[in-house]
Amino acid sequence: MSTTPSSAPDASAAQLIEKSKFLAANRAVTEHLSPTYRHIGIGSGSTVIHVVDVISKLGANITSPMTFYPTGDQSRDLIQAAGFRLGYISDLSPGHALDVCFDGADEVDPCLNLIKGGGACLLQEKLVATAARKFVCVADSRKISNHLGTAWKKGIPIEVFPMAVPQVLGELERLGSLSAQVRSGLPGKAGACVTDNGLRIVDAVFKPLLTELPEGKQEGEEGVWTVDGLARRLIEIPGVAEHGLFYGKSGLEVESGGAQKPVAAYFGMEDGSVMVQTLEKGLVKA
Ligand SMILES: O=C(CO)[C@H](O)[C@H](O)COP(=O)(O)O
Repeated sequence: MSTTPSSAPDASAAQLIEKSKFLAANRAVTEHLSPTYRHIGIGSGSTVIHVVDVISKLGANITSPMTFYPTGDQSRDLIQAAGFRLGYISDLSPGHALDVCFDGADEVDPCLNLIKGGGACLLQEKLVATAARKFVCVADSRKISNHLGTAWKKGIPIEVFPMAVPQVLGELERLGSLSAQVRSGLPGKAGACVTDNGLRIVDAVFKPLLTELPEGKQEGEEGVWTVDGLARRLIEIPGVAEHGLFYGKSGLEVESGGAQKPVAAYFGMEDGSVMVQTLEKGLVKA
């Protein structure tokens, strides 16, 4: 049986999504990359490919004085392929902040809490985002969500030391995770997904995460958590290196860096428009 009739709409839907990622990247870079900046964080995933592309089109006059800091092997390769100067956050002196970091997300809620780590790069992504004075998120419309866990249903990615995996799985179950599994490697690769840091990823599904606890409820009661409550609890589990909840203060509240939440999230929409979400204005047309 021919696959043409069913695959053709899929192909054009995929093209629309790619175009929307490009439009969001273009807007985010235009609004947040000053030519005076010198230290730029580059995140991971398919949307960031467009970010690098847009920056590259600014030309060497603008980009050659800049140094670009990756969040893993994929973005290191992107930076090198674009001919940009590569830096590592491990080489930054203490207290030295990046000017801006651009990265994607798997899901974004109205408070700009994020789920990240769909591409297994969450530990370095959190390090680079929090090393930046300004973290800017770039995504497509599928990532917009009222509650984390409703659009991205694969679970919260958690980076775990290999020897701790059974204990972590047990603890996640005790915290009310509906399912927690070690992520498999790429199709064709036997065994688990191994991160750029040599660790494993556990994807833990929880009930949709709230931004505020209902009155009289305790964190974790009947498996119901707020983003902040669960994020704090997950990092306390021995053997967890980092988790993919980006939460807490936003870049606007922490001017010198250290914020996990972006100052703005740009979403490419399928109709060709771009929406931008900020804490001050909510989700509005860019
Ligand atoms: O967190 C990430 C990788 O760990 C990515 O930023 C996230 O998965 C979004 O990827 P994409 O832009 O391909 O949708």
